Amino acid sequence: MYTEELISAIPFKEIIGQLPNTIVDISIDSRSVQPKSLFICIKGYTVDGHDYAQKAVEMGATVIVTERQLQLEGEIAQIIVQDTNRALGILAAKFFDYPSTDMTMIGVTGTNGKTSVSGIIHHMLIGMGEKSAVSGTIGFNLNGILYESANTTSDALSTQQMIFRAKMEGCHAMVMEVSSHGLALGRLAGVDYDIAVFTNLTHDHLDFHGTMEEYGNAKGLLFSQLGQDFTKNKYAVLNSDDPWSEKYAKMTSYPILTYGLVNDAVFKAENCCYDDNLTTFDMVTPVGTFPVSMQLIGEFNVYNVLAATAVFYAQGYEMDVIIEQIEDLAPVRGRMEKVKTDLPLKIFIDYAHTPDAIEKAINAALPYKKPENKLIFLVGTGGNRDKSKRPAMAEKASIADYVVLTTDDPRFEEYDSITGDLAKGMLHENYACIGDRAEAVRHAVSVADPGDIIIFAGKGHEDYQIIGNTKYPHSDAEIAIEAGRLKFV
Ligand SMILES: CC(=O)N[C@H]1[C@@H](OP(=O)(O)OP(=O)(O)OC[C@H]2O[C@@H](n3ccc(=O)[nH]c3=O)[C@H](O)[C@@H]2O)O[C@H](CO)[C@@H](O)[C@@H]1O[C@H](C)C(=O)N[C@@H](C)C(=O)N[C@H](CCC(=O)O)C(=O)O
Ligand SMILES: Nc1ncnc2c1ncn2[C@@H]1O[C@H](COP(=O)(O)OP(=O)(O)OP(=O)(O)O)[C@@H](O)[C@H]1O
Repeated sequence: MYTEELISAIPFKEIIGQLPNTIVDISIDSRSVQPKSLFICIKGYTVDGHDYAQKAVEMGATVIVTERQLQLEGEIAQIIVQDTNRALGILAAKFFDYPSTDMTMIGVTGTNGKTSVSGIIHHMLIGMGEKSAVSGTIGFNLNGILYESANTTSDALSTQQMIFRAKMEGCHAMVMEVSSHGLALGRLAGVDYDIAVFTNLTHDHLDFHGTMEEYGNAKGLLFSQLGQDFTKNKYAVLNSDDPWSEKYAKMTSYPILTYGLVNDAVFKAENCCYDDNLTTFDMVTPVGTFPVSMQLIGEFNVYNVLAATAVFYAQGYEMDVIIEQIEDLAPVRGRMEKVKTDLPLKIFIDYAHTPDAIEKAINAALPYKKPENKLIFLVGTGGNRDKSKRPAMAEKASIADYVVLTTDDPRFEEYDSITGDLAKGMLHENYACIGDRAEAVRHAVSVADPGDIIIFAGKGHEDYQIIGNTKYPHSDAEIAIEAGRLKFV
């Protein structure tokens, strides 16, 4: 790309040195700079990208975008800007020629349900014969190939790269999980969303946002970032049972589609029945009431498919086509996913790691628990992350008959510090604190009797446990099945 054309997109204070005619790439990581590229220095939480500018030059960068003049050796042009992070979003969108404007962009935000709702929409699109891409906690899924990503919402450059790749592959739509960190840190700058979806807002990430108010406001940016271009049919899809929806409705001028189970909503579920592998309900919509029978289990999944329904309705799909897809949906990986086993137990793997998700996961299992059986709930929490949610997590876990408190990526924190914080919230005495997660899983199985239900929460789709800086292989399901075979066979 012509360098002058690219940088015409940003205001800059000064250019030092001779700009090359063209650049072939842009980068924010000195370790992966291509020759003849433009390197943007980003101030991070751990290091400052300005300190890696020289390394980027050595790797072949020919232009550096920086907040101050740097003493660099070699032939290099420097563009001085006020805020490199802001410049990054604009340059990345321009470099990839604003790819989000050529696809239907769907952003899903909320404390819980982002992965579930995004995955549901993505799979429904594919079921309808559309090409779709999805990015989020599980990675970037393009044409069935999953690419790992470090974050739920990736940095602004990777985000534009992903959208560009989806566009080049001919995707009709891209669904993105939008985290509050991503919004607050400007990782979504330049993404032109068509539909913004809100699931719910409950306690999480206060180590980063400080207060619920700040956390909620960060999520609201998705709705204000829908913009003001009324030549486009854009929508906000809001959960009418969550009080934050009223605030988000005020943050956009586009039409609102609401969904829910309790308050008035455009899409509402009534007469819900829950089993361990089937959920049925009546979906009340603007064009009639439709019976739905689906494999996704739990009330939270009724919310999730209602949100997805609103997204498809907004795009003009017929209700019978939408419902056919919902009825075909396979359970979302690691979200109240029933483990296939011949053990006399019902075992679920779930990703709940917030107080609200824990309550929802347990409530999803209660309707089919027989009075003579126990519901055993294992829950861990991450080390060196939001500690304030720990007691509230255990408080919700107390709904279960027996609780195993453990760790979920302890990182550099002592096991006892994590389980001790959790234990402060327990409302009954039927629990054990076992920091080693594999041991904790075995313990949960050891206290189970035939007919009991066990939910292993927190790891979901993840197949590792992070201790220190190292990822160790870990599978709750495999350990549980092995322990179950020893106990019951
Ligand atoms: C606090 C936070 O958000 N950190 C993110 C941030 O890392 P950082 O600030 O430490 O970056 P850094 O390592 O200091 O690097 C600064 C700059 O120097 C550059 N650098 C660095 C080293 C080098 O040798 N050369 C070089 O050029 C880096 O490429 C970068 O441009 O930038 C990184 C690259 O974009 C992110 O991967 C990283 O997310 C970390 C892994 C993280 O844990 N983030 C969490 C808090 C997060 O964002 N979570 C949300 C929500 C998840 C949820 O909903 O549950 C998410 O969206 O993932
Ligand atoms: N709509 C919902 N409301 C409340 N809880 C939900 C909802 N959907 C899923 N959950 C619960 O939250 C857990 C996490 O779900 P999911 O991964 O979809 O959320 P997420 O927002 O992507 O979370 P994260 O950002 O941490 O990855 C699930 O395992 C389930 O227990």
